Amino acid sequence: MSLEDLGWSDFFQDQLVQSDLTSSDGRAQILPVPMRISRVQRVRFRAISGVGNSGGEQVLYPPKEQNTGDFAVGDWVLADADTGQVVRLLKRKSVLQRLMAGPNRSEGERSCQLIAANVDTLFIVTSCNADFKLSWLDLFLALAFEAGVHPVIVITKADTVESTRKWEEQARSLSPDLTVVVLDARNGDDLRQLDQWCGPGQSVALVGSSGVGKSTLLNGLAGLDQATGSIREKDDRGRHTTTARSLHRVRAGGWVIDTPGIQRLRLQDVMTGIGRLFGDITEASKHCHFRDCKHEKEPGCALLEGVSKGAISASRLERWHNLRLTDDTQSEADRDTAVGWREQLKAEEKTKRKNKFRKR
Ligand SMILES: Nc1nc2c(ncn2[C@@H]2O[C@H](COP(=O)(O)OP(=O)(O)OP(=O)(O)O)[C@@H](O)[C@H]2O)c(=O)[nH]1
Ligand SMILES: [Zn+2]
Repeated sequence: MSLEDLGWSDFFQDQLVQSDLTSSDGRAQILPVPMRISRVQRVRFRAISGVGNSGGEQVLYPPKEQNTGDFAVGDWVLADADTGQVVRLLKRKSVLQRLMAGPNRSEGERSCQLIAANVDTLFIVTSCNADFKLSWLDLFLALAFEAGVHPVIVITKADTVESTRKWEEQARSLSPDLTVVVLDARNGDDLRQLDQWCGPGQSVALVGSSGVGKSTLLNGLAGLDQATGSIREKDDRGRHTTTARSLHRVRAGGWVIDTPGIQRLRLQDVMTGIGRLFGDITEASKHCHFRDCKHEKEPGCALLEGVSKGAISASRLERWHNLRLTDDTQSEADRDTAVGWREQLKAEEKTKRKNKFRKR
């Protein structure tokens, strides 16, 4: 396996300084050794080195002033291969992270939880059943937008419904040009649709709530043991081993990072991404007459005006309000507003339907 197979590119090579490069036997070498983090634990982590092995992991320790919380699966580090000491963390191409700003934390206490680093694509996994929720998808789309990572909505369990159209259309309506893939995660041929994001050097992170089929997808993509459901990979002697790592090599040549601890996000975790995902609404809301406008029925509300003029889609505005409604970190007052707004929208739609009926 080469460094490039592991995801190394000019972006990382350009961060090396002269003293990182040595030559032995006339061959250029990078010392300390570039390695990619495959698992983060409490006091140490594990990493895969691209040179001279076939994917075996090595235990590493963070530099003195840092702890493992400063590192994410997918990170590139330079490390001393003999002692396992990390010398330096390389700048990230992308990082999926959530802002931990819970209701009991003050503004100054904001901190980030790292989810995955140096990822090209985020597979947002949901299925054709009750766990398909637009507000859940919106939050993960916001996460991808915030990180500058390409989102792909993967809808599993296509085989359990007569038609997948309803799910597909709802997902597509979330954002223009959004990529949506519908499949049976247990079917190898269906999974080939995902290969285009999983080629050599490419990295994908996988998120989804419990039971949607993440392990099934991962096992299928990696060509692993479906029967036992365990993640089995070849160690450096070619033997099969069950691993608990989070960075998995897949059949198409790339890497998939699973994120078992991240099944749910709160609005506050991804505020910047929400701002981008709903850019038109965020921008228009700056022109509301009242600074603290709740966009419910206030005079001079630029959002309601936008809807009535057709400049803002009513369903997008409803989604935006719904996000606040489903968020348990929102204040009581904000949630009431969101409820009020939803009811108003419903009433308006009812009137519209009635009028239409009368015209006939
Ligand atoms: N019919 C059908 N079943 C599926 C599909 N994908 C997953 N399943 C089944 O759904 C169940 C849950 O799948 P998992 O892959 O374990 O789901 P998960 O998201 O990893 O769940 P957690 O480990 O709880 O996070 C298993 O019994 C799978 O066989 C699919 O596309 N079609
Ligand atoms: Zn307003």
